Amino acid sequence: MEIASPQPSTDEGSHLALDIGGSLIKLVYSSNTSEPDDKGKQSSKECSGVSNDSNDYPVLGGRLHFAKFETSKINDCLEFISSKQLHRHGRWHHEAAGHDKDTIKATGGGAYRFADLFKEKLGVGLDKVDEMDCLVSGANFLLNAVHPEAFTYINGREEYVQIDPNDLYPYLLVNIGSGVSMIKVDGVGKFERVSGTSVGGGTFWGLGRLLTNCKSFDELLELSHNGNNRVIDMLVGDIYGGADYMKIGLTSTTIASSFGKAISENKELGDYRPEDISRSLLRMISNNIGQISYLNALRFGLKRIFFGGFFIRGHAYTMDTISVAVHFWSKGEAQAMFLKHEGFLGALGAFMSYETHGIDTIITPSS
Ligand SMILES: Nc1ncnc2c1ncn2[C@@H]1O[C@H](COP(=O)(O)OP(=O)(O)O)[C@@H](O)[C@H]1O
Ligand SMILES: CC(C)(COP(=O)(O)O)[C@@H](O)C(=O)NCCC(=O)O
Repeated sequence: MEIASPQPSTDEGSHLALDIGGSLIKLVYSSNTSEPDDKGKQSSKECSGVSNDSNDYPVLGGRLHFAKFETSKINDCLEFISSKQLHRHGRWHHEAAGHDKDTIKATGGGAYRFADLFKEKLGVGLDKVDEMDCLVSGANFLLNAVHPEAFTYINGREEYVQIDPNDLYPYLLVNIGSGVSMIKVDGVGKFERVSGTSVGGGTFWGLGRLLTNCKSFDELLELSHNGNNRVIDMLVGDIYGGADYMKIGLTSTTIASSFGKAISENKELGDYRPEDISRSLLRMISNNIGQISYLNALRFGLKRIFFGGFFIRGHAYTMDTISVAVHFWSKGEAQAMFLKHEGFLGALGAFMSYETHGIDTIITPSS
């Protein structure tokens, strides 16, 4: 399948949608060139300082591009949009409906927070689209139209899953952004946000930054590769003299208390390796999200849990921890799945909101 760009009734060839979150700004834009956007890739990197932040997809008659910037560097994002004139090509002509014609579809809290800035710097308004609506329509679109998109992560291996659109609903969508939203999805446009937690991606990056002095999110993730959480976490074996506590199903290596060892030792923060701190933190947050997600899946009898949001970052240890947590708590009944376009659900949903004809019109079998 190819992703066919929704065809807006605009007289220009491309358009832009934004998801401005607590941590990152995500952009999805189409162009009517068939060439990969190397220029865009480079300028996006230069502007945001975020590596690997742009890729693109062939669409019918052009390409769909993805890029992201840190929200704190919104001026770089504005510069990027301006340099590529995306705000001009992105205008959605609403004259017939009586709307302001110079608007860009935007979702996320930043669509409210930065509306005046966009008007001032680019002369465009932000046409606000609800964040939960966008997450769900983005996820539904990807799960229905794109293959390969969803995959499991088991024993260090990604395995792509072919989803039968007739057997997709209901499912639980867990979006791990700065905070976490858990949404029960029953169909196209049919959903309920059933839970959430403030312990999310912002918590990992925020606490991690304070505890390790890391300068970037990727550096913090990188550190976790070489860390050993057992140096800081209190394990069941630490409490039970090396033994399991099998009567309640806990092996000696199960974490009994995240960061628990830090209370019992006469050590200062500087005595711990940043690698171990990062690993412990990542494990604590991923485990917690995996557990709450499972409990919500159980609440509604949902077997499939799709995890999105840029916290995941395609990171092996994060996906492994979440998968193991879901497997452990559900006793193998529920399954964690991840999405290739993990962080772009909201932006894709906003992009699709230009289209009024629904999901079917943008799915085009590849020739
Ligand atoms: N380059 C980055 N800078 C900051 N956070 C990042 C970066 N890459 C991944 N993240 C993680 O992704 C989270 C934001 O995910 P995202 O889905 O974009 O949410 P939001 O919409 O709240 O910005 C951050 O809190 C952090 O954990
Ligand atoms: C408020 C939010 C929807 C904003 O989305 P985000 O920018 O984090 O992607 C999200 O942070 C969230 O769901 N927080 C959890 C709040 C709670 O349920 O306790």
